[in-house]
Amino acid sequence: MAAALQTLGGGIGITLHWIAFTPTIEQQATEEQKKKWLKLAQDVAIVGAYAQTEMGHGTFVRGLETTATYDPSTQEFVINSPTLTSTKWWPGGLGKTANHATVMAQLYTRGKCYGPHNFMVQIRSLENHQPCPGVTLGDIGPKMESNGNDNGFARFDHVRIPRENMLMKFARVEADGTYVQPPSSKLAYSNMVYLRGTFVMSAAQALASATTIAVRYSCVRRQSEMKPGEPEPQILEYQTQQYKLFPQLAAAYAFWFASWFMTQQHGSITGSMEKGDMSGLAELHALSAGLKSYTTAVTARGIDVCRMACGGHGYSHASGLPALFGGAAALCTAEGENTVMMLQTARYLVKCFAQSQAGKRLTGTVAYLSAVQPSPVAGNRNMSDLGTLVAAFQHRAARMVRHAAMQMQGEMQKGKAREDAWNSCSVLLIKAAEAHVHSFVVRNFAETVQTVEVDESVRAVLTSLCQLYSLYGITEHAGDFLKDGYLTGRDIDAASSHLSAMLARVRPDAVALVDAFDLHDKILRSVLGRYDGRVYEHLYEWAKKSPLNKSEVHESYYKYLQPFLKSNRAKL
Ligand SMILES: CCCCCCCCCCCCCCCCC/C=C/C(=O)SCCNC(=O)CCNC(=O)[C@H](O)C(C)(C)COP(=O)(O)OP(=O)(O)OC[C@H]1O[C@@H](n2cnc3c(N)ncnc32)[C@H](O)[C@@H]1OP(=O)(O)O
Ligand SMILES: Cc1cc2nc3c(=O)[nH]c(=O)nc-3n(C[C@H](O)[C@H](O)[C@H](O)COP(=O)(O)OP(=O)(O)OC[C@H]3O[C@@H](n4cnc5c(N)ncnc54)[C@H](O)[C@@H]3O)c2cc1C
Repeated sequence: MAAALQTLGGGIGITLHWIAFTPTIEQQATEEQKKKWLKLAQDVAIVGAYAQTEMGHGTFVRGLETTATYDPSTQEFVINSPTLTSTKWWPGGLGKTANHATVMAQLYTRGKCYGPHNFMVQIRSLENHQPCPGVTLGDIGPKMESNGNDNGFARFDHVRIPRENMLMKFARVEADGTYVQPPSSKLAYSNMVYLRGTFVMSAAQALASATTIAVRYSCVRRQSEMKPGEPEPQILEYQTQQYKLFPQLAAAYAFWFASWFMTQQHGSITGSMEKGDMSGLAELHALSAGLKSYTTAVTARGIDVCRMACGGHGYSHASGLPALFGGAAALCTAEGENTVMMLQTARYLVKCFAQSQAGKRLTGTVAYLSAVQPSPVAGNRNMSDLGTLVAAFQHRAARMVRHAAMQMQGEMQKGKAREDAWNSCSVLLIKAAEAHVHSFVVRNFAETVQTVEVDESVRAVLTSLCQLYSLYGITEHAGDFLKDGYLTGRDIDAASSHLSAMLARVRPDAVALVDAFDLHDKILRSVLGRYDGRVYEHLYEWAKKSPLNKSEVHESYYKYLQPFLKSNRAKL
């Protein structure tokens, strides 16, 4: 995805062609339809956008207003934007780049609505790139970041497309207008599940980029006096700098390993689904939604911690950190806004908890929910043992899921409708879902460092990083672990002191750990994070290239400052 994210230059962007449009054809088109469009997309003989979100709806897909009404007399679908709020709004590449789009629209046939389905619509001429008849296109204007991408808008005025342009791998409409049900109505959402899964790797890469920049710069930057009269130390020698950066570095590794698991799970579950076994879809949706939400949120915060750890130069675009933050911030909203996605995971957890209460043995990422004992067994735990740390996170998550679910049951017993009970417990539900995903990331990190085929010296470093990540999580959320006495105050103190020891242990390997991400300077695009460490010379060169330095006295002096100064001097 990193390569795909490199836009081809200002004003156009084919990121979404690669990460959303083409995968939608791969996942939702019939074999016949793939023969017609997939190679064209793969060879970039056509450029596409994934047009789902509208001005009035992004999260609530079932509320989308664009319509696709089947006309059996001509065997065509009529694509229409009935209201202003139905205008497609945000899709990457839609404004100026794409000449095709997969359009998510409410399917109507024989007077009945069958919900959102994907349709292939040509939106610009292949001859002169002008919008097709009935199609109005444009860019939505400047954004927080990624302004090289033309996120656009589109309106459709009764645009006719052949019946065969409905992506019909799952659901179908026959020539006479008969609708054929898909195995699951959620299969139309399958590309979103796929893309959320890829966001976990994007988050890992973004956090890896930010920690590479900040760790390298923290070895170049010398500042202040640790001891009077001694030379200024590298700022990475300050424990506070290590406390800022090393948990983010550990999280980058944790998320990188979590994305490996996500990719493997997606492949295996979608493989089973190809054979008609839909049993894994709910788990895949819950895991991808939760991991996407959790990793992108931690990454966006973590990048800003890295930026602040680099002082003033971190605030300069020369560092590359503001752009990284802007991109990572987008990942928190795009492909399913984080709160809504974490609530989807919470919905799955509540369902699994109820099944476990009814005696069902749970499997997969929720298996621990039925295995964890409700009664805490306090005692002096070995807070440097990975098994102990994993068990603590699983106990915390199980307790919080149980608490949220029981709260909801209590609200319903008081007579509240399920939906009202859900809403009044949704903050608890979000926290429980976050604890669940956090416990998955810790467990997966621990299992990966224990099994990955590496030299034992590397395993030792990765184990320290996993301990650091876990201990940081426990100390940052100490209340959750203390609440039922599962951990004691002494355990938390032990975790804090062990965390300090881990900071010191990781320090000698910090540069090697970021170099291991192998992010070329051309990808990092950061003067502070240069592999050769020659920050200051290149910072000066970078600044001299600023457009403001094209002339010694800027034209604004003559237009504004000079007359202003003159008039002020005249009053003296
Ligand atoms: C090396 C250097 C690299 C540096 C990296 C730099 C990083 C920075 C990158 C910068 C680039 C930034 C931009 C990147 C590109 C952005 C691309 C974005 C594209 C988009 O945004 S596309 C549009 C995305 N939109 C969404 O995701 C919409 C979200 N909403 C929904 O998915 C649904 O509306 C919903 C899930 C919230 C609700 O759906 P619905 O109402 O239908 O369902 P219910 O909540 O009622 O649940 C009913 C049951 O259905 C199940 N369900 C729901 N969804 C799914 C699913 N997808 N799969 C399976 N099952 C699903 C629920 O679980 C329910 O089941 P139950 O059994 O009844 O409980
Ligand atoms: C950089 C970028 C690129 C994008 N690219 C594309 C693209 O290529 N194609 C495309 O189709 N779309 C794209 N999008 C749009 C994106 O998918 C939507 O912005 C996203 O789905 C959120 O929907 P929304 O904007 O309507 O926000 P809303 O859903 O209106 O969210 C606003 C607030 O309401 C809250 N909220 C909403 N529903 C609930 C609920 N049920 N419970 C609790 N709180 C709720 C949310 O948590 C959020 O805080 C892109 C967006 C961005 C920022």
